[in-house]
Amino acid sequence: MLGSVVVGIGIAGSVRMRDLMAPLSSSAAEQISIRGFVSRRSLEDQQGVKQISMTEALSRDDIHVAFICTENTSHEENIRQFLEAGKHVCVEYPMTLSHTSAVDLWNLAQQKGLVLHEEHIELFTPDFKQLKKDISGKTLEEGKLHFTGGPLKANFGFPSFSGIARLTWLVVLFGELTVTSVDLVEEKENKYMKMTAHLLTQQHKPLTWIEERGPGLGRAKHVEFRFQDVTITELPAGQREPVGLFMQDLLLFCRKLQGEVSAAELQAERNRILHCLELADRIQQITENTHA
Ligand SMILES: NC(=O)C1=CN([C@@H]2O[C@H](COP(=O)(O)OP(=O)(O)OC[C@H]3O[C@@H](n4cnc5c(N)ncnc54)[C@H](O)[C@@H]3O)[C@@H](O)[C@H]2O)C=CC1
Ligand SMILES: C=CC1=C(C)/C(=C/c2[nH]c(/C=C3N=C(/C=C4\NC(=O)C(C)=C4C=C)C(C)=C\3CCC(=O)O)c(CCC(=O)O)c2C)NC1=O
Repeated sequence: MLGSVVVGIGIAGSVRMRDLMAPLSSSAAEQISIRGFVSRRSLEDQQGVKQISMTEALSRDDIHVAFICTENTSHEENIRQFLEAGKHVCVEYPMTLSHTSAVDLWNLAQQKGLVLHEEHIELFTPDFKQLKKDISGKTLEEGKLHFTGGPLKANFGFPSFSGIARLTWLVVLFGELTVTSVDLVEEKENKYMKMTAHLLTQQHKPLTWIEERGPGLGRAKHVEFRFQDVTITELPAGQREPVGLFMQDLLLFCRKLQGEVSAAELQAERNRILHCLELADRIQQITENTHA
């Protein structure tokens, strides 16, 4: 049995605790039990789980795994502390807010022989799974992915990082990308922002990625993918699944802990994650250069 701790008790942290308290039966998730949670606030027991200090979480021999569910600006420091202490880490996306820090952390994990896993629930959604099937074998001519949502709280980082889930969709669907230009509109007083990134596939086909957030904007994705023979303007509904998104991610993490994911798969996943973070970094740099 592996002992675990959840760090950061927001939406994601609470869902992690719920899933750890009730793992999918007869699944690999049953091998992890939760021994406590860490928060910078002083909290009552949560879902029957006790708060413990960071020092205790890092030093206890019966804690082998940390779930990092804090705001994005804290991920890097949290991951490093747990890896240094010899614990496996599952971190909610984005792993960090720069490509170089992610490379560093990954090297550290490898050196220590630990699993470093970045959650990507967007890849488990029924609409994504269906979309991937629907477009397989088709030749893209041009595409657009426009995400809208409410304003994020502070400390979620530049939109290309907080929105890494959308970039990950594009990379999984269309392969490695390059950035051609970026436009950012920001109205801080209105809590409004719109980032438009122009990307190119390796076949030089244009993709536009828009992240737009503001009060009153509902969480939604609008797509327009033009292929040689067909144009997709709506996400397919997909088949609802009995296992929740975070639970699916937990199962993947557990398979990694048990050494059931092949080296080739791990390498491909790591390449994808680092490529996305590199693109996010590039998008931020281009914006900072043009708006300086
Ligand atoms: N909510 C979701 O469905 C998903 C969230 N994520 C990721 O999970 C992470 C957390 O996101 P959410 O749980 O949605 O955000 P949240 O805002 O609900 O939670 C963030 C956590 O940080 C804590 N926190 C922030 N600043 C603090 C401070 N100064 N002192 C004490 N505590 C502080 C909050 O209390 C909470 O524990 C992010 O990395 C996000 O990208 C990833 C996929 C899905
Ligand atoms: C209750 C059901 C619920 C669902 C179905 C849900 C889905 C969901 N939330 C996500 C991210 C996220 N979701 C949130 C937050 C929220 N998400 C919300 O639905 C609400 C109400 C908030 C907060 C007020 C955040 C902060 C992320 C990570 C950042 C992001 O990708 O936007 C993602 C991955 C990103 C993507 O697909 O683009 C999914 C699939 N989240 C949920 O909480």
